[in-house]
Amino acid sequence: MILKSPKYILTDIEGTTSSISFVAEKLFPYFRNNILDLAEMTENPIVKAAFEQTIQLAKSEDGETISTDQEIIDKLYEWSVEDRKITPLKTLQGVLWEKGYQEGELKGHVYPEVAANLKSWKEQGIELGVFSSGSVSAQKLIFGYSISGDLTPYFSSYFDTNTGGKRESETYKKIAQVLQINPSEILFLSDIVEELEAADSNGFQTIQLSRDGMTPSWKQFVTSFDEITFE
Ligand SMILES: CSCCC(=O)C(=O)COP(=O)(O)O
Ligand SMILES: [Mg+2]
Repeated sequence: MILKSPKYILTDIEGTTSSISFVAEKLFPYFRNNILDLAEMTENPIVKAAFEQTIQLAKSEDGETISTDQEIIDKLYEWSVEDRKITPLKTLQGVLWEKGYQEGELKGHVYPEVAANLKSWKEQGIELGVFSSGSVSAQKLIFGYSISGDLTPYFSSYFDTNTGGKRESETYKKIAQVLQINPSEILFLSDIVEELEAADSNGFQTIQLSRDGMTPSWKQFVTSFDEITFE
């Protein structure tokens, strides 16, 4: 697929740069297996704030009143099993994954052609950024400790659910405003059609990644970054 060169490429992670199975079978179980460590980390301001947010969101999202550390941890565990894209869960996943990456138990999966294309796009003068439901810290970890080496130098900005939901149109408007780039000059890459629709409705260019035999469901799709080339 040959496109007019964008000024900026914004990429999703799970299902786009990295496999869904790595997230589902390695990252999420690592979080659940180590979740009790959070009970020893409640003095950490990031953990403390996320616990408070969990109490509030348990009420507003699930109509449940929780207060003890154990109840909070149980709620986070439940949300993790359900793969809920809830900000305090995503923050705390990043907190626990850090140890896993540092100790070598986790190594960030990226598809084999990803690093070379990030490098090539950057060399063509295109700025690169990430938008994932995973927290910004978690994004920096998966790319910083990736099987293709440290890929963080390729990215100049990172966005997570603190900016907004990935399926909400308003989020992409905010991202373009933060970047101060006309939406038509931003190319968004994702596997999820609802995310592509939300970006498209704001005038972003969009391409769906159809990885690992996934049936494409968007007007423009590729199976690998190698298929994306610019004029
Ligand atoms: C930052 S790696 C972990 C990804 C993650 O936690 C997740 O929920 C995947 O969301 P994405 O928006 O990258 O599809
Ligand atoms: Mg995805």
